[in-house]
Amino acid sequence: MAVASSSRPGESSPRRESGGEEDDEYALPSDYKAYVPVAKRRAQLASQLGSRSKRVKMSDEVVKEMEEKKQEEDEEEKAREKARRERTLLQAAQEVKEKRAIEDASKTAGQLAEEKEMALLKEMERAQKKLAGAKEIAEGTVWTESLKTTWRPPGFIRDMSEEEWQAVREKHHIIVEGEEIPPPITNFQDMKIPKPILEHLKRNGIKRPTPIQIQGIPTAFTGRDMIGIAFTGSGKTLTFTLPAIMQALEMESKIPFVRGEGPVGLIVCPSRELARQTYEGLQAMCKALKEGGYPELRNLLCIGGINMADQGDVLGRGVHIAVATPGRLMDMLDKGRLNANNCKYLCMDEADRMIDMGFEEDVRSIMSHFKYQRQTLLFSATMPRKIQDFAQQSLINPILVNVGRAGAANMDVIQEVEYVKQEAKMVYLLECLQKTPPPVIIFSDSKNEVDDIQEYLLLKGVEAVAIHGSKTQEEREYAIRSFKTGAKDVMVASGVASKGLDFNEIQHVIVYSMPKEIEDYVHEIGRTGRSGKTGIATTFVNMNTSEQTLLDLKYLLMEAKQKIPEFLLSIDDPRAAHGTSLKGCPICGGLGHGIQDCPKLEDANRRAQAASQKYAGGGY
Ligand SMILES: Nc1ncnc2c1ncn2[C@@H]1O[C@H](COP(=O)(O)OP(=O)(O)OP(=O)(O)O)[C@@H](O)[C@H]1O
Repeated sequence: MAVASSSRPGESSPRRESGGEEDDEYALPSDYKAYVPVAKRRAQLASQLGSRSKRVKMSDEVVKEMEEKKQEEDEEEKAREKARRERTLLQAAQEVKEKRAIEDASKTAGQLAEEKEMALLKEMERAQKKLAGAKEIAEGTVWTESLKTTWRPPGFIRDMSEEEWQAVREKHHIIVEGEEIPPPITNFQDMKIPKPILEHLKRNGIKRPTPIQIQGIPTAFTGRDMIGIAFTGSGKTLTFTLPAIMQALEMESKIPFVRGEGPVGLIVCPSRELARQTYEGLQAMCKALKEGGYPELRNLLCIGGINMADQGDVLGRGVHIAVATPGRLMDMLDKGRLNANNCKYLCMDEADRMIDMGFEEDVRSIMSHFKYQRQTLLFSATMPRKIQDFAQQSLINPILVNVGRAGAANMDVIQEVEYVKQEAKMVYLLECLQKTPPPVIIFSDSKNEVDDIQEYLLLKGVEAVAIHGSKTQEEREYAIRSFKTGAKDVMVASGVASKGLDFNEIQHVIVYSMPKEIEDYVHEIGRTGRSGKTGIATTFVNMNTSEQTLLDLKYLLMEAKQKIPEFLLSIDDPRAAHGTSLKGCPICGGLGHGIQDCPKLEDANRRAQAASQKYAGGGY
């Protein structure tokens, strides 16, 4: 009798003998295959396939079967994992959605609208590239330190505490942003301005600095990048021309400039007239310096429509400061007639207008001519948040000096808004002219209307000149000259042609057609009420004026504490009902609308898109 095997199924018995199997009740079937767990099978297969020397011959069929099985198992596991992940994501998304719904339910429609606006603004900012030269962008040059100058505030001001400085700022309604802000200085003598310039300023009635000058001049003198925002007629020009003179004087005193050298300072303006006016102011100060025994500083006016050969003498002996419009400047730089190799100081007057007018690319192209680090300054009366943010990215550790809200009207202008039917405007204009003695400026945005008004006034015996973009350079210069000297009583102008112009004591500005953009209105009425004097602005509105523009106007009048006519009072702001906070539109600064309704939105988007395409296409 066979001995019962103590071994378990699957274990081979060394004592089993052949032939006795059929009697053994524990005997395994002949086709029995021992169970091998998958992991072990896989390991076996791997070792069989992996080591050639030890490879056991297996039929191709078995290998294939096992591989397929493994693949199947892997795929199943992957599918399970994917489903698990999807479930988790779905759950998380659902939770966020529910949470947001709860939050949104507690938000006002105004808050939701604001959030939407911020998202829109962020989108636009992403498309906008910083204002820097193509070379700097391409080479990734990043300047981190501000430019150093030798100028220091007087010791007694340096010794004052930060709280004392802040008290001075508060007294003059100066708001500053930035790091290590130089102290405000409340008189020109303490700013260490050369005596001949001080005397020249005094002769012109400029005895004490205005708020923008109190903080802006020391900031610029120390070499810091700066954004200067202050209302129209508040003396921004001096704030950026004086530092250019100081830089030039310092350089000239070290090594006198010779042919082909310079400029050390570059001031870019959006219009020829404004450039000429700034140049003339500079010339007068440099003349005073020279007469006072200081070295001669040579300035160059670089604008379209004039013959540069007339300034051959300046070009031939080296230029200290150039005042330019973007187009002519670019041309001169490209042709090598002027270079920015030694240029340390770049200022853009009416910087936001320049960007609005499509000069942004020109400015970048000008910047690419700079060889070394520069000090950059941007000025305007209306610098909307969007441009401030964009500018801040482009400057080095900049200081923002702000007097009043950007885009606010000058408080020295009495604003009168009148409802005048379109067909009655011309006749009423004559009556309106009687409000004050001359000089008076009349603004219209249409060139044809400018011509029509001038013709009508001439017919009625009023001495009027006209200026707009389609006039020749001679006509423009003649108009400005004869108006400035008092030979003509009235100037009819398109807004663009007269931005930033400083005419003597304009009594009355008539806004014949209300511009679509409130910023333009602020600049237009700002031709009066300059350097602390009071002026009047009369604005005609009617059915042709959009409700949104009227709303912007209403808020501007409210802010400037002006009388608001009944028909403006009756216009309701749909946003107020939603509880939207009435901050200025970040694109144009208007108080009566948000980004989505901004008249400049389309333009701003188009420009941002064009810029990003140019970048993407390697245009830089
Ligand atoms: N400290 C001062 N005291 C008195 N008058 C001044 C002072 N500074 C500048 N002015 C005069 O004030 C007038 C306006 O100055 P400026 O043209 O610089 O204004 P602005 O701020 O640039 O205005 P806008 O924004 O319209 O261009 C000029 O005639 C200028 O000579």
